[in-house]
Amino acid sequence: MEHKPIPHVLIFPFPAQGHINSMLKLAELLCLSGLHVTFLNTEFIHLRLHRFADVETRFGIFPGFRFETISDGLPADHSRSFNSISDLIHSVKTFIEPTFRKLLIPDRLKSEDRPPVTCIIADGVLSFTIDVAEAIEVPCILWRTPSACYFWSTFFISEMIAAGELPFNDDEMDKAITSVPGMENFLRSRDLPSFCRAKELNDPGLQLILTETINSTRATAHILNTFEDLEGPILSQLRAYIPKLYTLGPLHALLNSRRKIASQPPTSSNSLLEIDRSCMTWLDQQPSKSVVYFSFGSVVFMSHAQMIEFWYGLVNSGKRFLWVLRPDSIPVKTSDFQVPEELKLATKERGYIVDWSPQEEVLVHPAVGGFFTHSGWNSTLESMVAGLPMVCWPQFADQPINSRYVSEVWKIGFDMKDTCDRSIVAKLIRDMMDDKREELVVSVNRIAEQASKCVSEGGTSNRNLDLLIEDIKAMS
Ligand SMILES: O=c1ccn([C@@H]2O[C@H](COP(=O)(O)OP(=O)(O)O[C@H]3O[C@H](CO)[C@@H](O)[C@H](O)[C@H]3O)[C@@H](O)[C@H]2O)c(=O)[nH]1
Ligand SMILES: C[C@H]1CC[C@@H]2C(C(=O)O)=CO[C@@H](O)[C@@H]21
Repeated sequence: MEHKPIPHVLIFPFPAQGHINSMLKLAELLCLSGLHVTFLNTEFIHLRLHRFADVETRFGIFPGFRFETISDGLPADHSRSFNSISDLIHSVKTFIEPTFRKLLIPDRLKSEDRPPVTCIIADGVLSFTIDVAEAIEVPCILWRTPSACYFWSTFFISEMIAAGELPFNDDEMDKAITSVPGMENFLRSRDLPSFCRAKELNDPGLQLILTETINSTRATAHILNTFEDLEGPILSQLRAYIPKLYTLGPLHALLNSRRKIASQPPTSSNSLLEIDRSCMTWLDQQPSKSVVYFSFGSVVFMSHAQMIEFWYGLVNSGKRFLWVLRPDSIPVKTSDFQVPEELKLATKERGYIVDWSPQEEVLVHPAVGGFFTHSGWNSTLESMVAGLPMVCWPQFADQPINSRYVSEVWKIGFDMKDTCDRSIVAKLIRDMMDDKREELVVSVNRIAEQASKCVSEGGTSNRNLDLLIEDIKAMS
């Protein structure tokens, strides 16, 4: 009988928290199915994962798993924050791309104890991996980590330019965008991916998403962290451009359901920052559905003035709150900045602040009733799965379009983009927690149920994972 070798998948994420998160989860899902997996990190990301996420224990149980690292070419003291996105983009182009090439060509990472790489799964913004895959004659599957609605909108940047919808002036923020099929009735300039706010068409961020989307259509197949019931209409249009598309979302829920079958605990950390678990003890002492969880993910930052508006808004809403305030949340410090005593006092009474939380666990804690979020895609999916309504303050990349979908399409929250005023913050929190809660909760519970079905046995995301694994085996 012919003995088929075990496939060896190389997973290569863009080096940032929101990307590492879902790619590590996919790595674990492939390991649970018995595949060999090599996870390629930059040295900077790898050190942080080892320090804060105990990935050694988590992946140590899989003999077919291994980490590899490459340098990103940036100085050791560089923050690698999205504050300096152009440095990250530049390092990918000038340093990571040639290093990746040398790593794979000609030996495909072959070693004594493992077969050569038979398939590459790379981040959707690392499309140069398609050329490398072609050179070593293996398939390349790309994973664009944000929502399908975001990905879809990036296919129409050239059309928006041709129609004069891009670039736009500050006084055209509410103008309707008509060049993105399926979104004509609700999309405004301000809802477009943040890169579309560039005043010059040669802006590196705008050019990055434009070229990465065009190049990505050459991949063997695509993965998206979404589910058919949520983004069905967009997905069917997307399939005209990328026919081989596996939807595996919400991936954290799919992993948790497969972990349950494998008798593993339901959550796992992928954090690049130290988690403060004391907030779970604080949550245990709060009444059911009474707490607003307030977090802007791993890259969004604000000014001192904005922080004070949010803080007063939270306090004036009268609600309890758990606030994740990363140490780098406020990059420009005002030297004479003082937190008003009344805020400190109110926070002691009904608030709790941490640097970084175990977010997935926080969101499903019975005390949490709503999420004040930046609309990062992982946070949005985690909120949906937990059945929590949202108030959105989007800033970067896909966040402005995600928040528009949250408020206008899915109707599971409020979008307060481009404002930062304490009275609006307080009002929207009260709307989410009390005054308009009922209608939001009906919609978000329906979506939570659909998500749960999609990842359960027989559900689309669950079946797509099996299909992906079968296809990887067949292609190897
Ligand atoms: O205290 C915290 C805060 C966040 N998280 C986790 O960190 C992740 C954050 O991801 P996401 O919500 O997607 O936000 P970003 O970190 O901002 O992610 C970047 O990457 C995402 C995927 O491409 C994009 O959707 C975002 O816009 C982009 O900023 C989530 O899984 C959270 O559970 C924690 O574990 N603890
Ligand atoms: C690296 C950032 C620029 C674009 C990336 C992205 C995308 O897939 O287009 C989404 O979110 C950001 O984290 C990425």
